[in-house]
Amino acid sequence: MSPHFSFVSLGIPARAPLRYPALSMPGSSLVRFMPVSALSSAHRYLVTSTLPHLRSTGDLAKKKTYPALWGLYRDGLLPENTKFFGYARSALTIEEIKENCRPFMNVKSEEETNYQNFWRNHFYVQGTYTQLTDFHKLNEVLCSYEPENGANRIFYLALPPSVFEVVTTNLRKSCVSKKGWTRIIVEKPFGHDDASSEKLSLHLASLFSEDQVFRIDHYLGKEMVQNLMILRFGNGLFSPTWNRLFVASVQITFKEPFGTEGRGGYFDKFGIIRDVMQNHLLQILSLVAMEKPPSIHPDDIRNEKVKVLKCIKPIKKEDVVLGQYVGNPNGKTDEEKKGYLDDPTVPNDSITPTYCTALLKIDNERWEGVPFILRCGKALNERKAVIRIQYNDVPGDIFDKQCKRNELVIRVQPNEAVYVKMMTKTPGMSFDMEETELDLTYSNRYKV
Ligand SMILES: NC(=O)C1=CN([C@@H]2O[C@H](COP(=O)(O)OP(=O)(O)OC[C@H]3O[C@@H](n4cnc5c(N)ncnc54)[C@H](OP(=O)(O)O)[C@@H]3O)[C@@H](O)[C@H]2O)C=CC1
Ligand SMILES: O=C1O[C@H](COP(=O)(O)O)[C@@H](O)[C@H](O)[C@H]1O
Repeated sequence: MSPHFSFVSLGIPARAPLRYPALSMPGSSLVRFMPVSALSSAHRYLVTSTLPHLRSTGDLAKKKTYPALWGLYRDGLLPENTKFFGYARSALTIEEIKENCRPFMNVKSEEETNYQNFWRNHFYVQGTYTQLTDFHKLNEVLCSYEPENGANRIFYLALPPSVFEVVTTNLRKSCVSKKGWTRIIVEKPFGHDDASSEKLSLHLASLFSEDQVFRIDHYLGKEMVQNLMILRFGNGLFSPTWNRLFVASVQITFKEPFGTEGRGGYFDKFGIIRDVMQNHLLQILSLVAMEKPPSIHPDDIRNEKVKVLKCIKPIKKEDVVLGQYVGNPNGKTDEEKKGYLDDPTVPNDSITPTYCTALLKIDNERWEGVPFILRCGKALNERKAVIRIQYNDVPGDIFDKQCKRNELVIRVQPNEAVYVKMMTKTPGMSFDMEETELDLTYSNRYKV
């Protein structure tokens, strides 16, 4: 197999970020979730190869993909000779892409030389997503940088789902590696309902074998989400209480302090439920609620997730709150004053939700009766992703109702932490009590 790699990113960072650090306005209407079957595909991680990145101009590309590639390069985790190609419709230079990515790259001053070296391996090709001839052109460019014995190629679709099918068809026809292997990375959402998810899966299966296709949910790569397995199954302390006899409720919250930032073209067709809840929050929920898998093999974990998802009852309309953020008239900046409908990429009459709270019930022996509350929203007051396991009141109270419920809190971001809220005696001569924390804040305990 060729040791050379091309990473093609389709989609590129082009816009300056706007900020909407203000309001959400809960309303209420019917909500439909993607059926569980749409979630049953295995999620696997990709580590590397020729990285053509389809859509090198977008939000994902600048905020996540390029920073992740830089991290891999910096830490020596990419094969030598890896080359990176961006592909999108916009007329861009590598210098512009570099500038657009810079705020998200997290480069330390001592890494500057290495960082400049990283960008020397980048190239950009402009083309449409629909014309096969443009993909032939991309293939020619890739071939011109690859050695005679070929290279492996990874195509990363940082693109709106509306073009996944045409792009993968064109890639299959003109861009597969002749002498190495080819892989395709597909971003969520994988369809917008069961039928479209199935259609996308069948389409991908008609072009590539399953082991060539990588479906990404980037929340599964977050430190504290990965830590859920260890916390639950590596500690005798938590396991015996991880059930309806001890747990009063589970809350999983995602908050973002900015709005769509010009991503309305994508976001408005999907909304917050399909953008964040159906994938990231449900992945977290399944790791919190599933039974212990027989091993840590990805297939075993996937099987347990599917089992618990199948036990979730259909969500009732009255158990959902939806909202769309509006501008804050008292906002300090222009951005704070803008609402969702003020984004020029959003239709003026859009009723797409940017906020959702939903109450889920898991109908199995472990969780019957325990509410799982999922909350997510854009343009809220802060950036935060948190899992909160709230315990029942202490039975047989002898402290005159002073005890607050224990909580195990797993803060996914920012400032990763695991802490237990608990009651303790106030130090000193009195017999007063107060709530305090057993605190494992990662930045205090580890060099992260
Ligand atoms: N943003 C994020 O943080 C995350 C996003 N994702 C997923 O990544 C994918 C891409 O998201 P994101 O980067 O935010 O999206 P963007 O809206 O930023 O779009 C990405 C790029 O696609 C091209 N594009 C935009 N609209 C269209 C259109 N209607 N038809 C064809 N091309 C279009 C544009 O490039 P050009 O015009 O130059 O061709 C644009 O820069 C989505 O599936 C999303 O769910 C996943 C995790 C996180
Ligand atoms: O998938 C998505 O996630 C991001 C939030 O990711 P995070 O790692 O920064 O928490 C969200 O902004 C975007 O709308 C969505 O598509």
